[in-house]
Amino acid sequence: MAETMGSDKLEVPQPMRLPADHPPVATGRVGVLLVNLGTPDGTDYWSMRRYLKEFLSDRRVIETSRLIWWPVLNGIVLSTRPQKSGAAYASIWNTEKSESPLRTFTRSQGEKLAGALSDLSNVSVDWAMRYGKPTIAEKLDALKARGCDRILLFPLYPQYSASTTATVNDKAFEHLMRLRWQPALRTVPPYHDDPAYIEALATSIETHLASLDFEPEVVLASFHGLPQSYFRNGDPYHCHCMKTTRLLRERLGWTEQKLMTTFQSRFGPEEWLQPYTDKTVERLAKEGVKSIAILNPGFVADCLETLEEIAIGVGEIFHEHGGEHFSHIPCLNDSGAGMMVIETVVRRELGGWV
Ligand SMILES: C=CC1=C(C)c2cc3[nH]c(cc4nc(cc5[nH]c(cc1n2)c(C)c5CCC(=O)O)C(CCC(=O)O)=C4C)c(C)c3C=C
Ligand SMILES: [Fe+2]
Ligand SMILES: [Fe+2]
Repeated sequence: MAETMGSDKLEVPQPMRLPADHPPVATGRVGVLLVNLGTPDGTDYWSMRRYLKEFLSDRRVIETSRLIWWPVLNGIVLSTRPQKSGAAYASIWNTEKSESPLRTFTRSQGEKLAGALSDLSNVSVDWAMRYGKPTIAEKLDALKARGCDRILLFPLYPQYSASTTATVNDKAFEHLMRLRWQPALRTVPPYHDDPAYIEALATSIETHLASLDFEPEVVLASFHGLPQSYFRNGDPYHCHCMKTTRLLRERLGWTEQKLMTTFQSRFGPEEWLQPYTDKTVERLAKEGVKSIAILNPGFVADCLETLEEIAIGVGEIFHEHGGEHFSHIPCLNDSGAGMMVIETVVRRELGGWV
């Protein structure tokens, strides 16, 4: 029995006892949820169609008026793109695990991060995809069921864009709208200029170039593109990309001619951010540049856009126009350097929670 006021004994707090009919309550843990873009379940027409429909119905991705976009999406795009993109995915598919490389790398990043944070005994780590599976909603529920009443949501994009970072955050908060008892949710800010990220990129470039039997005359930092109208309307993505390259150039001590910024993966008829990667590579080859290397600093893991579009497709463009030596520098993926970046950002953003 608790001591009354005025007694000379100290009052000792007793652990809260729930009444027998009270539902079990799991609390006191902190969750970390890594989220990447997403990926189809297979390369067949229907898997591709389902994935592309979810992706390209997102208003953060396609800002065109629905009146115009719906007929285009449900007409031409979803009847032709699933086959075309399915064939592209098939060329890079992880057949051993029956999944895309992006899913393989994201899972591994989640597992390795859990290991790296093992000193924080009240932290649980998981991973999800914005489009396709596993969903953000199911993983938020799973973390909550494990007792996470605080969750750090990590959209895996170093450079912020409404079409990537914001849509991950939107989806998570949309799910929270359905919960009576919400966990506290923190979102990870962009880390395009974080010294740990720049250092990891620089080291990965140096290590990769040292393994080649040629010295590239030009290195391209190729980022995923964005329609120019998104940039004009205030998306900071372009500035973040330019800053990443500038810091990388300064760290490597290279000139603007040696390390250039380009933008890839155009989609649709609009003008996208320029210079375009494919056109730049074609121009360089025609101008007599014989050796180039390309890295993709905006992609936390290798995926369709790096492995198929750049390593295969842009490599072919270079050779077709007279280039001789081409190399794709892998993304940081689940390498030691890549995990160090993720861990550094996560530990910093968990400040005050662990
Ligand atoms: C208007 C369309 C698109 C915008 C805007 C866009 C922005 C954007 N995307 C990434 C990262 C990735 N995109 C990936 C695939 C992909 N992207 C689009 C279109 C837009 N992206 C499409 C239609 C596709 C699907 C594939 C295809 O049919 O070509 C991927 C790869 C996923 C994988 O499983 O491998 C990534 C990663 C960023 C960073 C970005 C804006 C900054
Ligand atoms: Fe994309
Ligand atoms: Fe692409």
